[in-house]
Amino acid sequence: MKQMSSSHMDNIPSTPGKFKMEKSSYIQRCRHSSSVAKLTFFVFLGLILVLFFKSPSTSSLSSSSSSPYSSSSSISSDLSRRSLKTSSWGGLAWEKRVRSSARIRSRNGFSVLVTGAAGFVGTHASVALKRRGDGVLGLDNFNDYYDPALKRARQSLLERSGIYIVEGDINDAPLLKKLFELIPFTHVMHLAAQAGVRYAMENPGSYVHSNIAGFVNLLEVCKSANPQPAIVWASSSSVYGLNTKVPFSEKDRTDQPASLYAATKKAGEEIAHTYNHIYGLSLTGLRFFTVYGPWGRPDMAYFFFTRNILKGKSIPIFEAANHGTVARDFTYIDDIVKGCLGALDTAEKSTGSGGKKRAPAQLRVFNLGNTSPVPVSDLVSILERLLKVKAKRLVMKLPRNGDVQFTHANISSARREFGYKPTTDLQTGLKKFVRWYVSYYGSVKKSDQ
Ligand SMILES: O=C(O)[C@H]1O[C@H](OP(=O)(O)OP(=O)(O)OC[C@H]2O[C@@H](n3ccc(=O)[nH]c3=O)[C@H](O)[C@@H]2O)[C@H](O)[C@@H](O)[C@H]1O
Repeated sequence: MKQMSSSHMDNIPSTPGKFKMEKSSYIQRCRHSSSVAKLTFFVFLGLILVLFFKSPSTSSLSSSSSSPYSSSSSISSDLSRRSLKTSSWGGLAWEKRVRSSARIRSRNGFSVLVTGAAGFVGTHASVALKRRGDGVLGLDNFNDYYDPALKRARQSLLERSGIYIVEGDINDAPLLKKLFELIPFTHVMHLAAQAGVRYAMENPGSYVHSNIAGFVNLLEVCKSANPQPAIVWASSSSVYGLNTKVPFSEKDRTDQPASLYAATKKAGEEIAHTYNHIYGLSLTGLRFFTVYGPWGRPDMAYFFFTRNILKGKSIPIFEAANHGTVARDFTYIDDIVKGCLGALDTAEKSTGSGGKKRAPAQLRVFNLGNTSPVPVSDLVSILERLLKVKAKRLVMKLPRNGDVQFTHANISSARREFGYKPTTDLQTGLKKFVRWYVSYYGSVKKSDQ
């Protein structure tokens, strides 16, 4: 059997995308030009220190979550890694783009700041708002949690609709303040978040950074803005955690999260309460139920199942104890967008000014689901029919890493408040997704992302 030499092992990238310098050539270079190497080293070290000790706001400009395939389990290491990244903003040309994108083009239109605009829901919601004449400005840090090329493609899509995405992080207070100085946003559609239930065990820090610290930073800026905007933001069905009463109603308990992701979304709901209570911010949390569709997230099961089925690779299908069914209330993106817009349209104004509450303000939370859970094995059968390829099913025990067995939304509250009524079943929605997938990634052989 062929043995792997240690030098070969040394050449394996330590982190995806980052290559170690080959040892022997490194030693040689050190011997032959030690002074140059020392100088370079100290300049490099200095640069790192300067970046590291910059104010937190500027140092976290373009923070990102790492890829789900890299592992970084400590919060501090994750944040210091983020702090090495920078992005630039400002200048007259930049301000002009910001103003133009946020310009309202219809009577009684809103001016909306959409955070996470290059994300799945963010892209769809931005287009829908722009289409009806609202002014839309995007904000996104383009992190590499999943393929940033997909985010860039979504960005191009938005650019064609006249929507500019500012590159920056919700933790960047000076940037947010600058945006509010330039535009008196009537609304914020806050969709930037670290998503994914299972990845929370790999990179807990990214959840705290985006879903808690980032959210608080955004609310701090919103509470001081004049006028204060109304905020609609993405919570999650995962807040129901180990709750067994179905369908899930907003009145049910949400104090047993099964993942850190869920815990940070639940924390977000409590934080929303605080900012509503103290500062009079109008806040509406939307509990999304497993959203899917064209331009979706590659880390989600329906997406990578499609990729793996086309490639002839096996797919892990989870089942609960005693062959129990695992099911999700899969909700099509267009239905979710209608819910987002309905929530925005019925959001009352914030009541504070000068950072002070002047009167009680609106505080809401709604389920946005499809109301018909489908077993994951049925989702796979639908994909098999649409792709005309038999899946290699690998049935596995539901891992204890944050997954829950079942989700099912009661949507009567959203229906009553803004007429939310999902109309797309899983078969129809997946058909649209598969059509997009094939057109985006090309033929089966080319779908090598
Ligand atoms: O509603 C939410 O709030 C969340 O929805 C989504 O989480 P989930 O419902 O867990 O979606 P997703 O990973 O697509 O797994 C779907 C199904 O496939 C099963 N699943 C998953 C992986 C796998 O390898 N095998 C498998 O059977 C798995 O057990 C599950 O039953 C968002 O990702 C999350 O960001 C959040 O928004």
